[in-house]
Amino acid sequence: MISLKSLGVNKLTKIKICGLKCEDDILYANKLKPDYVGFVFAKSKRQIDKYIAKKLITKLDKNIKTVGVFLNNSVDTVKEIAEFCELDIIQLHGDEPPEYCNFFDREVWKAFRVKTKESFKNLKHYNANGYLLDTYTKEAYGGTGKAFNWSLASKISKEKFIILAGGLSENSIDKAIDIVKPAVVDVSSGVETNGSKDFDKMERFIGKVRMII
Ligand SMILES: O=C(O)c1ccccc1NCC(=O)[C@H](O)[C@H](O)COP(=O)(O)O
Repeated sequence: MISLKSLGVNKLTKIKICGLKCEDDILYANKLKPDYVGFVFAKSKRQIDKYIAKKLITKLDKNIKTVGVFLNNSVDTVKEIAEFCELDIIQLHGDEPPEYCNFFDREVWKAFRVKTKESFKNLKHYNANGYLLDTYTKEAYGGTGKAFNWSLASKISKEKFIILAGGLSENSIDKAIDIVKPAVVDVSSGVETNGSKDFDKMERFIGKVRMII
């Protein structure tokens, strides 16, 4: 089997930087070119309103795909914001039931919060384009900066398009990719300083993912 390391440059693992909120964040993304950026429409310290998101998206490099993060919203609200902002992907990060995924006219990623191997036993019922695995905590649905036991996800990533999230950073990303081999890695807290996106951390994170040798 070919290992990522033997390829020299890792073009296989895509990168999502989540929680962009301001023009600086867009400048950083345009310079560093992650594959995806996320806008959090859920209640969070990273929450953005649709008018600001739309304005930022007009300034974003068109090769970077936009992901809207939603949490237990009505289908109509999600549809309305997705259309208004022309989002590429809808990320459902709450307790949405399986049938919820079928209502949208664009790509859907469904999040599962991982605590034990039972945490994604319902995944097979969801007809989604991608399955985002994030860390379970009592306090919040996402963006916590906490990692889960990655070995729980190593089997499922052979079968499904997996987006690995939760507590990733430049320090842990090699190990996370090695264990899970996800299609996409997703980071928010790990590329922030004092609650704002940090260009240097983003650059080092993206550099590490792309240059795994
Ligand atoms: O980022 C948030 O604040 C957030 C709040 C509520 C629901 C989801 C949220 N983020 C979703 C993401 O896709 C984050 O990138 C993911 O949870 C990883 O975050 P982190 O552990 O901080 O890297």
